Amino acid sequence: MAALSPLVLALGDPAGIGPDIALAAFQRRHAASVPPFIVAGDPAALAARARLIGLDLPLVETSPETASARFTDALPVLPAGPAFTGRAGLPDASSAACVEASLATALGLVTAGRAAALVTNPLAKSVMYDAGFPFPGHTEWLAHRAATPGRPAPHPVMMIWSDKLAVVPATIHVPYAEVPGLLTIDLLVETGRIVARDMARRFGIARPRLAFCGLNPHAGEDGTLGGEDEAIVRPAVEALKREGILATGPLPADTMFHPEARARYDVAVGMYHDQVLIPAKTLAFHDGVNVTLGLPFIRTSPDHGTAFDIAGTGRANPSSLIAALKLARRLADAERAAAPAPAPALARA
Ligand SMILES: NC(=O)C1=CN([C@@H]2O[C@H](COP(=O)(O)OP(=O)(O)OC[C@H]3O[C@@H](n4cnc5c(N)ncnc54)[C@H](O)[C@@H]3O)[C@@H](O)[C@H]2O)C=CC1
Ligand SMILES: NCC(=O)COP(=O)(O)O
Repeated sequence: MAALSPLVLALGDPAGIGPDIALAAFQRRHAASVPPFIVAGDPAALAARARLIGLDLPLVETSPETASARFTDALPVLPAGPAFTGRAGLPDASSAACVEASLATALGLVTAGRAAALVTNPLAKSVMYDAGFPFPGHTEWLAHRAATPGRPAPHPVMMIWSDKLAVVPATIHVPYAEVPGLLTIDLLVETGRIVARDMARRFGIARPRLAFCGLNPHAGEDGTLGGEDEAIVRPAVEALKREGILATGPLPADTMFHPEARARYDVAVGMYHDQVLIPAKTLAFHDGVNVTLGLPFIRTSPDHGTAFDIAGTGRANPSSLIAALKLARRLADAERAAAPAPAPALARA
């Protein structure tokens, strides 16, 4: 039987904690049942970080085809990109080329069917922007790369998922002042459709319950504390309901995250990044996973950032990465199980 395709892990910013958590996740592979993965990145950077944090772990340069078999005894690495010349904990413009090359290599493996799903370690957005990276983050870069010629790029939807809470920000990496102008009925309806579809087909929740946050305090208090909730959020929720999607809202966001409220929905859709990422990261910082919905492949990531303050100290907790690897494996296996079986070969006459 052919070996299971591994997951591919893009190393992320090599000056951040990406190398630390990749190594630590591999170190815990048996104890934490971590699924096999291959790292796309600079093998020398990984080896140097292992020495720095005092981890004596074997690395092996190999291909995805042999990675799953090698994973028991060595961390598989696929060399990608230029050598990292910076230092742990010091954001450095030269990291951007390493990040981009690692991402491109990792994505190439997934789209070629050589890896089962993409997991990305964090990049530092300011480092990438300074180097001219023209996308707000992975989410938008992946949607751009997933576009097929002549067709619009897929609409990517960020979800931060844990078994305590799943949230989706309808607007993502944009200045807060721009949020009201970006919120439209179409944006919310499209976001709701993608969430409902991917929760059903990838997470196995046939009819997910979506709870939409209001934008304003008290969801606008019947229009007296801001007009967007009645003019945009409510019509979007009504439109989704007409399509058979279990949507509610606009709900006052401040009372949506206590335990009884969370029991009433599967996904909270927020109007802006911090409205829903704050409760998600507060409840589950170390086991939260960032999942991109709406793409033709599976992508997960730890929910935290590059943590330059602790890179190379050995203090980085790999739990969120481990959760991201496990969720990617679960989603990839579900997709494989749902795929139609290949037609039986026709017997020759
Ligand atoms: N998926 C991605 O690529 C993401 C990238 N970022 C980027 O990360 C950079 C730093 O962002 P911050 O807001 O400082 O958030 P951060 O998550 O990197 O750090 C926030 C605090 O949490 C701690 N922390 C983070 N991860 C940890 C871990 N695994 N174990 C132990 N402690 C941990 C850090 O030491 C720091 O004190 C920014 O440039 C941002 O753009 C942030 C979030 C996600
Ligand atoms: N705050 C979440 C985050 O920054 C992750 O963004 P992305 O790089 O996954 O698009």
